[in-house]
Amino acid sequence: MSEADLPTNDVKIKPFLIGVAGGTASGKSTVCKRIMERLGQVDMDQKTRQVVSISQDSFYRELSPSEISKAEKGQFNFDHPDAFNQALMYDTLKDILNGKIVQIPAYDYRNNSVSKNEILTIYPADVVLFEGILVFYFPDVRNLFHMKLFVDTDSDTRLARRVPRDINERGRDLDQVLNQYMNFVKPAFEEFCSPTKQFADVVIPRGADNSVAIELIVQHIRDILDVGKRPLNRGQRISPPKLVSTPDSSPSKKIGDHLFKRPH
Ligand SMILES: Nc1ncnc2c1ncn2[C@@H]1O[C@H](COP(=O)(O)OP(=O)(O)O)[C@@H](O)[C@H]1O
Ligand SMILES: Nc1ccn([C@@H]2O[C@H](COP(=O)(O)O)[C@@H](O)[C@H]2O)c(=O)n1
Repeated sequence: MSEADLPTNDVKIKPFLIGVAGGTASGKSTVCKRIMERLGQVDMDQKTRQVVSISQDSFYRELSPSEISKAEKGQFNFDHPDAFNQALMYDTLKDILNGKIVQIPAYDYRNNSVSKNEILTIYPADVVLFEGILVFYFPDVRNLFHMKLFVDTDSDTRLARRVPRDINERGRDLDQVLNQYMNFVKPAFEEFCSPTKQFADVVIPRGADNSVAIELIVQHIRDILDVGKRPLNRGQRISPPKLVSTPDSSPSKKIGDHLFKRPH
């Protein structure tokens, strides 16, 4: 696509904004990737959707010199809500919802800071996924989402994935990963992340392995985008999905136990 084909700031595209929360290494990015792949494909109605995914990690706040030296020793708490620039996160999501083009830095885990060189330009899209450990923690951010997903993967699996990932991709050594996990990641998950599961519309057990849940979610998003056979880009407010219990289901909101019902 050439620059000329891209929407300008004058075109008001109101994306369908989806929050994807879950513990570290639960599979949030992988679930987003699967949703993007499925929604981005030509479907039976010959439609493709523009879908982008943004990481909450791009909104870690700048650290002071003393915090930087703590971070280098694995002694800074990146799992606490105070580690994020909440105002920037909110303003950026508002801009996205208002159809603006925004620029978001990639996060550099090796330097514990946002990247100065790798800046992602996010153009208005039909669907925007925003994933991170605490995307449902801040009420003003949480209230912006049209749909909220929580990726629920057991903590042993998450730790087993996090250790090799942090060593191979984030420049950490084993001691640092385990100390950080025990001192900060695990307690903060229990205090700040896990309780936000209650805000999810859909809980996805086993993350990206749960292809049934992902397919149901993708089909539901397609249904919402197609309501009234109008493109989403006309600024119309879309109702969040409703989940309706089957007669014999438990009160849990896990997707396998419930049927989707389209908003009236
Ligand atoms: N279903 C899965 N099976 C095996 N490995 C997975 C699965 N989902 C994610 N991973 C791996 O686990 C690590 C963390 O996954 P990721 O999707 O980045 O999690 P998060 O975004 O929640 O941190 C990555 O190395 C990824 O390749
Ligand atoms: N400089 C940093 C910043 C963040 N982390 C850890 O990343 C985790 C969140 O990313 P996920 O992909 O795992 O969701 C979070 O648990 C932080 O501990 C870090 O180690 N260093």
